[in-house]
Amino acid sequence: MTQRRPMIAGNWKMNCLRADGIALATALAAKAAEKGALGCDVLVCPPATLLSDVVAATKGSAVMVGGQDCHVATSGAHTGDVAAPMLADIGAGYVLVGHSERRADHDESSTTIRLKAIAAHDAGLAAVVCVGETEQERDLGATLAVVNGQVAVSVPGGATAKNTIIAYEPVWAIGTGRTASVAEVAEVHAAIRAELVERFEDGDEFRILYGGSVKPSNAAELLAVEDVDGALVGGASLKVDDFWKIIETCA
Ligand SMILES: O=C[C@H](O)COP(=O)(O)O
Repeated sequence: MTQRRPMIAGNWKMNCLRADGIALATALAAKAAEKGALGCDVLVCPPATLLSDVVAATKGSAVMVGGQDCHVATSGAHTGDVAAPMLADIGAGYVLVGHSERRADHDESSTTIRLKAIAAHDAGLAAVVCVGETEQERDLGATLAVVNGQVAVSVPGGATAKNTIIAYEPVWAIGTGRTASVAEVAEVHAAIRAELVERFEDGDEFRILYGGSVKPSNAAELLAVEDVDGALVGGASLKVDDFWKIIETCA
């Protein structure tokens, strides 16, 4: 069986003013230094305003930094957007693309997300491609069709296990306190794995993260599911102790 190093990623979303963000990043870097070797990769994705500060605060530590989105273009007249080379330029190594909040708030299609992932790869970043069904889609029994459709279109042909991570986040489990059951998570992750294996030579090596109300109390159970290679954590990533407990689940 392929051994995949787990990743615990924190998506800070539109949270944290400067002092709070620096304090959070500094505390995580200190914990990482104190613990030595970790059982997983640790990534934090702060808002764009904090990226430079967080890169500085985590420099030399095991905590890696990513953006929450990038534009499909490398530069140009796109007010308010951030280009992938800009993220790479300030020291980020990753970028989330296709988070359901961006799909909903900014009407992003899977085609756009594929272009963003390509822009990320071209800039030397790894893309964390997010997919997930709405509650209505689940109720209609369309979960696997929706998720596999998103993976098929959003993940570019040039993806590899090194430059791409998949994050499965059922929309109805995000920020709601409702977590998908182990059986639900297992079913979707297995379906994503099958699609990756069919499409990519190294499909078995891609990491597939679960996201949606992950917290210290449910992390162990979720991370033990086959083909769950880590977590994309929202709310609990804003609290050092909670986020760290989730990281320690991988020890
Ligand atoms: O990107 C993270 C997810 O949207 C999960 O957020 P949550 O842990 O607050 O449910």
